[in-house]
Amino acid sequence: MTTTSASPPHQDAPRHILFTGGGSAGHVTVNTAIIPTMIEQGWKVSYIGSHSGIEKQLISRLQGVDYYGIATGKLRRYIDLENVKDPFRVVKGVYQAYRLIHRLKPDVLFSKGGFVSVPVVLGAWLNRVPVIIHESDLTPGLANRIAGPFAKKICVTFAETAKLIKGDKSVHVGPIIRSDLRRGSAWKGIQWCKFTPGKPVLLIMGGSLGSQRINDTIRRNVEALTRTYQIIHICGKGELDSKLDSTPGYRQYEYIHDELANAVACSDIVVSRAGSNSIFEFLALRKPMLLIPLSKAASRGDQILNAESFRSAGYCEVLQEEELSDESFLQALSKVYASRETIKKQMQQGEQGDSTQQVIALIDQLARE
Ligand SMILES: CC(=O)N[C@H]1[C@@H](OP(=O)(O)OP(=O)(O)OC[C@H]2O[C@@H](n3ccc(=O)[nH]c3=O)[C@H](O)[C@@H]2O)O[C@H](CO)[C@@H](O)[C@@H]1O
Repeated sequence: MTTTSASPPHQDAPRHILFTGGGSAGHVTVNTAIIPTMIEQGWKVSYIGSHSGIEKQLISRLQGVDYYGIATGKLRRYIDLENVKDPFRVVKGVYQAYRLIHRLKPDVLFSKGGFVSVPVVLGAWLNRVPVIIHESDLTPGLANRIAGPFAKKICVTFAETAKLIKGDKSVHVGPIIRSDLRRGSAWKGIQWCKFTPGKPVLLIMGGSLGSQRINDTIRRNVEALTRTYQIIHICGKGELDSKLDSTPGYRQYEYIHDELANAVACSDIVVSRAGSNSIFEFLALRKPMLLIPLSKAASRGDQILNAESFRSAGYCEVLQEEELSDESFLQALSKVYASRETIKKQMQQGEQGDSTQQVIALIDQLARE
């Protein structure tokens, strides 16, 4: 650590924060929400992620962040030859992170989780750099469960999560949402998609990586759906279907960067996986949702709990993947569309502020200790 509890931070050297998190965008966008404010406040910002993951791509879009790649292993839930090699990659990653952090000497580490974050948290702990973890799902992910004992504080999005964390480390901060998302223009979204003003817009987001199941359902029903809606379909990398390129009222994208704010702004309702960041963003922007959580067969079931919490608050309809058929999908979608005004009222009552400033205050406090 470059500062001690007894002395104020260096007057001349800027304070230095290190971020980590990656593997999917949900483990990066919280960091991208905080980083611009830290830079504005004069902090030096560094980031450790994998050599080629989505975190590298998303962080390289920001000005003023020094990015460092390390070896990473994936925490897979299925049998794969890579599982044999991965423990060695993790050990290598811990060593690389330790050496990097020793050299960089950050005042604090903010970790958003995902498999790349574990070696970085360990490297920080070994260098006695205070660690703050952020958990956006209702139940903590495996990476954050491993990293938890090495953290000073664990910020959580859902109030329910605080009860699942032992000791007094948890801080319920609520969602952290990129400020640009709140500045979207519906008109620009309609123009960008070359849509007809007045016809309802349906946004489909199968998580940041896209969802094969949701893509197939949409594409099988595209003719029926485009009779009622104009569709913005975020389908994931490598999942575009060129046969549908000229379908009127249907636009497909692998991933949307800066235009996402306008795309969400012009949408009337949303079909989505139940990744925590996406659903809190849709809540903040008051977009009624049909959620199709990732099933237990493919995950620890965190999205099912995220979705259930939103359903009980009246923010969405939920369709479990096991129940997903063309008929159940079209029915659930009509239900969301028909009840959109009621859902929006519920969302207004449950409005949660943005916790970026609260998290920055916590970072500031820990960096001074
Ligand atoms: C398969 C998997 O492991 N999914 C997990 C991953 O999901 P995933 O990475 O999909 O995470 P989220 O839905 O939480 O967040 C996605 C983020 O990407 C952004 N975005 C998405 C698409 C796009 O085109 N443009 C864009 O900017 C969204 O605005 C959002 O900020 O992390 C979530 C948060 O820990 C978990 O709940 C999910 O279970």
